[in-house]
Amino acid sequence: MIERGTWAEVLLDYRSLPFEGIKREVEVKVPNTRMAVAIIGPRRAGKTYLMRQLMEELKSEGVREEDIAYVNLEDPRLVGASLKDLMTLLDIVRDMGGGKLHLFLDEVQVVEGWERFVRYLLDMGHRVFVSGSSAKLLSKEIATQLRGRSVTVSVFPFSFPEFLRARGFRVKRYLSSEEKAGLRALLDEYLEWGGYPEVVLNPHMRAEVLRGILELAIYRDIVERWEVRNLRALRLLLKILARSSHLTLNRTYSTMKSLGISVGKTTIGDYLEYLGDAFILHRLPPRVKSYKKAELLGFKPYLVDNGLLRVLGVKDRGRLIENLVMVELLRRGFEPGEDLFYVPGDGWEVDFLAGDELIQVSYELHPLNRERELRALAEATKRIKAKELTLVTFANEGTITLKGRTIEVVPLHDWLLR
Ligand SMILES: Nc1ncnc2c1ncn2[C@@H]1O[C@H](COP(=O)(O)OP(=O)(O)OP(=O)(O)O)[C@@H](O)[C@H]1O
Repeated sequence: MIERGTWAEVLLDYRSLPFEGIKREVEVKVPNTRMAVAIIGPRRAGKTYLMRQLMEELKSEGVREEDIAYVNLEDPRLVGASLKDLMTLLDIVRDMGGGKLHLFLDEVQVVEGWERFVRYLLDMGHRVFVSGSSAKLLSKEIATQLRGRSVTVSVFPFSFPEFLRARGFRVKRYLSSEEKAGLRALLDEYLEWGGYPEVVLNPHMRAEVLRGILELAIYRDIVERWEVRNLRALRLLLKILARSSHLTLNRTYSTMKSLGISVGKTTIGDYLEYLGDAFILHRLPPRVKSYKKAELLGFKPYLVDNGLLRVLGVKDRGRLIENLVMVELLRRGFEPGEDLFYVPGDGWEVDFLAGDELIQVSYELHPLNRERELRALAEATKRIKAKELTLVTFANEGTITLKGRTIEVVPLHDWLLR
């Protein structure tokens, strides 16, 4: 049993902890209906920090401090907390002057039966924010456990604007040549190392930090969680995913076999699911009518952060820029298979159909690939009613008119800052 005094101490300690992080640009719409907000995302992306930022924002909107409470249920002082203890927590928060509450429960999975407590709070008209992740309950499953009583907010590693903020770079409409060079160098860094907050904030040891994050996800979210024994196969699969532009189960199976790792197709399929559940892998399906054709064409694999690609040995800048665009589209709320696809054709392919925008990504536009990239966009418009056609490159800029359609050529930094 957790003593009342302990609860009070914990609550007060967190209350006096100032938020000193980089401001995130994650939109959190708190529903008016009795729904909790579940903050989900890959490990180390900043879920806890986002909770603290939200508390700060509530305070600045005039919500009384007494009406906001945060607890991290993994706090060593709260070891063994039960559902009953959570009811004591509620009592104490009220005792400390709380009325209509905004309760932030971090690492909520630690307490058996926590979802009943959350439902009770919602029924009483309080606002509830939950987050956490463990081998037992992945952050994604926290939302599932609330069965229709939650909306989810996804947290990804820093976006480019957030990364620039962390680096102290102020984006303005007009930049001097020195500022432009600075921005370009930062874009290079972001392209190669990605946006995990700890990586951005510790540039001198980013490779180690990234390896640590990858290992954490592999061990806690996959090996421990699913009792995966064939770690060699899992690691090889990750490498294959990092380096492949398209994959099918059959192709992955053959590649692994040719490299001397023999695992069944079902197992490979399972591993892909696990990597997806841990938010490490995002699979982009083709926009085709039949399921069979989609199977045949396969999916395009992307990882949640470019830094992960880097520690898995990927240096190809074409691959890096495409991965960056994919993650940004996910950040903007597009969902693979729902409103996000790639468009395959006969001898051409468009990288992304995001809503009604066709986006082609090419590291550099030059006489050798220009014709191919533009043709792909032109061919795709024959099949898809797209409102906008965009070509994202590292540095090219302008507009191109092709068969009466305007293609906007946008440099990566501009696109990321939109
Ligand atoms: N907005 C931010 N500003 C500054 N640093 C941040 C920010 N967000 C995250 N970090 C850094 O990244 C680390 C991980 O963040 P946080 O604990 O919020 O992630 P999490 O998604 O809750 O992780 P886990 O899945 O392991 O619980 C923090 O300890 C901090 O160093």
